[in-house]
Amino acid sequence: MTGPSDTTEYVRPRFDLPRPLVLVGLMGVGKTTVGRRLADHFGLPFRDADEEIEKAAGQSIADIFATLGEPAFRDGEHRVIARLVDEGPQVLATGGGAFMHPQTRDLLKQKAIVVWLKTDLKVLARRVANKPHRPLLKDRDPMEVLREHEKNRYPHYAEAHLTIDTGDQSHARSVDLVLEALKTHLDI
Ligand SMILES: Nc1ncnc2c1ncn2[C@@H]1O[C@H](COP(=O)(O)OP(=O)(O)O)[C@@H](O)[C@H]1O
Ligand SMILES: O=C(O)C1=C[C@@H](OP(=O)(O)O)[C@@H](O)[C@H](O)C1
Ligand SMILES: [Mg+2]
Repeated sequence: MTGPSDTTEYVRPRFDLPRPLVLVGLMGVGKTTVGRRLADHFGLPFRDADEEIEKAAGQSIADIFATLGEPAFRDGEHRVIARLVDEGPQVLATGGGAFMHPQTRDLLKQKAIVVWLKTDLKVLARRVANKPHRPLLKDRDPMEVLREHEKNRYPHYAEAHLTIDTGDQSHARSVDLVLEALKTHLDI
């Protein structure tokens, strides 16, 4: 078997997750799209915290920010994540700010395997450009916001159990990198 850095004949390892797998990291890094693929790999439910908040609130994230404000969103985000993480093995994609909430952070570190996906800010800026659904980017230069988030959030993301630099590669390659890191972490 070859490793995930090779392009040929890589066979994904098969193992079960003992705890929910939770993805954290900046907007655009792939928490939602890579998370869905990881859930498919494990045959586990995929949950996206943003989607669950929208379901619970009956409105979009952008509308929640606009009508109730960010503090109300963060409050709902904490409650939704606290509920989800108790719902058994799953892959959970958080929103980029969720892990800044001290209780959410403690809860996830205790009950889940937390993976920080990271990559170059330039890659992120390109991915989030012209996507209107992220209220924190409304009327702002994405690179400027991402730089602020790098400064404020990276020290907290660093508390994740695993950190994976996904570069600017495919979703599939990101999945492979997460699986290999998990194998080592779980000593499989
Ligand atoms: N290798 C990759 N990993 C993650 N996302 C990628 C990748 N390549 C392209 N993208 C794109 O970047 C965008 C942001 O991904 P998304 O999963 O929504 O990020 P997040 O949930 O972390 O904000 C999507 O359009 C996604 O398809
Ligand atoms: O970084 C953030 O604070 C946010 C990230 C978004 O999720 P993604 O990271 O999935 O884009 C969403 O939760 C909301 O717009 C706020
Ligand atoms: Mg997302």
